[in-house]
Amino acid sequence: MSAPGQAPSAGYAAVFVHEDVPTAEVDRLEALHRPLADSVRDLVDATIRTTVEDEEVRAVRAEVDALVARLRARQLDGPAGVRYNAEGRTWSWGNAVVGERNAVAPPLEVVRDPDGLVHADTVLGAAYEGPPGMVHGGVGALLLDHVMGVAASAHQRVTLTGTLTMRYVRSTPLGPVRVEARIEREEGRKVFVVATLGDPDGVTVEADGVFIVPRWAV
Ligand SMILES: CCCCCCCCCCCC(=O)SCCNC(=O)CCNC(=O)[C@H](O)C(C)(C)COP(=O)(O)OP(=O)(O)OC[C@H]1O[C@@H](n2cnc3c(N)ncnc32)[C@H](O)[C@@H]1OP(=O)(O)O
Repeated sequence: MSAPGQAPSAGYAAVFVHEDVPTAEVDRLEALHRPLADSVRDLVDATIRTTVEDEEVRAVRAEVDALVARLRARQLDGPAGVRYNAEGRTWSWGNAVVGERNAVAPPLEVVRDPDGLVHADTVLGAAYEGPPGMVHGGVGALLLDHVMGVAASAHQRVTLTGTLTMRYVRSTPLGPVRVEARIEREEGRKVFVVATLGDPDGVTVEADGVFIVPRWAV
């Protein structure tokens, strides 16, 4: 059990890290690593869709293994975590949805409008397939959870997903998608958020969720 004002477990405490790195250096590193993640994302797509000969598959695997060994020559002991500096710049390079170094994350850029609407557009390819040609239901939930979390975290407060409810109205085809979320109301530490996922023809998933400002963050 953790004391009030503290993170609830070593797991949380370990990943919120203050780092004395100037914002300009964070930006420089981000600009250096983002293209690598883009290339690896491309590799994931090519790995799924390639039809080259068996020998070529084995040869590419050997080259990829060699590249992995080069990157592992120096690395963090655990996940990238969420880091922040004295200027208030935060960075979460491994985040499953927006991590700049995470090739598994769709390249999602979340925008907050002055009227409180939070939205993000992206294109989901072969790596996000569930039913044939369609977005995996869990991937839709992943994107919704994140964008709804950003909406709930208005004014820089910490919120965690408490309950998330999804209604899959129709299948979401792979391709361009848009997520929209906004706060519906608040009750104490509970923030009620409504959201949609959609394709160019309209809404495919409706969601509502309760996001909680955790006791330890008050
Ligand atoms: C900053 C830049 C942007 C940053 C933007 C970053 C966006 C990231 C988005 C990603 C979001 C995630 O994936 S978050 C990761 C997934 N979620 C989690 O891991 C959360 C795990 N659960 C927990 O840590 C905890 O159970 C909490 C924090 C949810 C609640 O704990 P607590 O703080 O002790 O809450 P507690 O006092 O018991 O309850 C407070 C009130 O909330 C209600 N409540 C409690 N739990 C729940 C629940 N699961 N669902 C509904 N309601 C609940 C209670 O009934 C009570 O209502 P009343 O009696 O007051 O009426």
